[in-house]
Amino acid sequence: MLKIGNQEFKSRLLLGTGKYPDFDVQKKAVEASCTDILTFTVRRMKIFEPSQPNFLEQLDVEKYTLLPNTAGAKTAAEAVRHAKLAKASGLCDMIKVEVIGCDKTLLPDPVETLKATEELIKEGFTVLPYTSDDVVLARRLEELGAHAVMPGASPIGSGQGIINRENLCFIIEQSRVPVIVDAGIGSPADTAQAMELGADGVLLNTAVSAAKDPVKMAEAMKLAIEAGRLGYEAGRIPKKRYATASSPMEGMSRT
Ligand SMILES: CC(=O)[C@@H](O)[C@H](O)COP(=O)(O)O
Repeated sequence: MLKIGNQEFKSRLLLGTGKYPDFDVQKKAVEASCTDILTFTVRRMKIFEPSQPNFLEQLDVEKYTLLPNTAGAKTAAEAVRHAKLAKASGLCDMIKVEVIGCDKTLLPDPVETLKATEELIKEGFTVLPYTSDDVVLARRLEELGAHAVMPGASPIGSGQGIINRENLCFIIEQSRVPVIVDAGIGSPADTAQAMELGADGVLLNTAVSAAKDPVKMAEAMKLAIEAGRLGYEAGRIPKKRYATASSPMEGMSRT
C-alpha cells in the first residue's frame, strides 16, 4: 500500500489528466490504469463554474482521490492561492505544489517551492511538492513536513525517462516519506526502472495521454508499476564484471 499523509492507496500509479485526445479516451485510459489518484491543474479546471465541461463529469469521482496541482504558478504566493481555491471547492486537501521557474525547461523553482510548501503545511494541507532531482532540496522539504517528495525523472513532457539515476537513488535512500517520481517518464520501462530503484510511486501524464493508444499504454504502465515494485521487493542480483556460469559445474563428470 502507498501511504501519503493519513491516506492509503492500493495503486502506486498516479495519473495526470491533461492532453488526452478526448474525454472518452481519457476515461478508458484512467480505468485501464487502475490508478487511485488523479491529478489535475486547478487553474485549468472551472471548479466554480459547473456549466463548463470538465473531466470530472466523465468519471466516477467517488472512485478516485483527486490531487489538485498548482501548475501555472510561478511564485509561492500563486501556488498557495491555487491550493486554497482547490480546498475551498471541497475536492481534496492534498495538494501537489508545482512552481515553475523556467519557461523553456519547465523545471521547478526550488526557492518558491520551499516557501509554498512551508506555508501550505502551516495551513494544514497534505503537501506533495514537485521538484527536480535535487537531493538536498528533497531533504529540506521532508524536514519542513512535506508528506511526500516528487522528484522529476526529467523535464515535464520530455519522455526522456530517468536522467539522473544516482540522484534519484540518493533521494530514495534518505527519504522517510514516500518518493513519487513525477514527470519525464516516456515508457513502461522507465516506470519499471523507477519502481525497481525503490520509488514508492510514479506520477505520469504525457506518456499515456500522447501515446498512439493511450488505453493500452495506461494498462502497460499499470503492469510496469507492479513488475517494478515486485522486482524491488524481490531484490535484484548484484552486477558483476565477469561471467558466472548459470549451471553450477561442481559434481559434473568430465566426459
Ligand atoms: C510536474 C508535472 O506537471 C507533472 O505532473 C506532469 O503533469 C507529468 O509529467 P509528464 O507529462 O512528463 O508525465
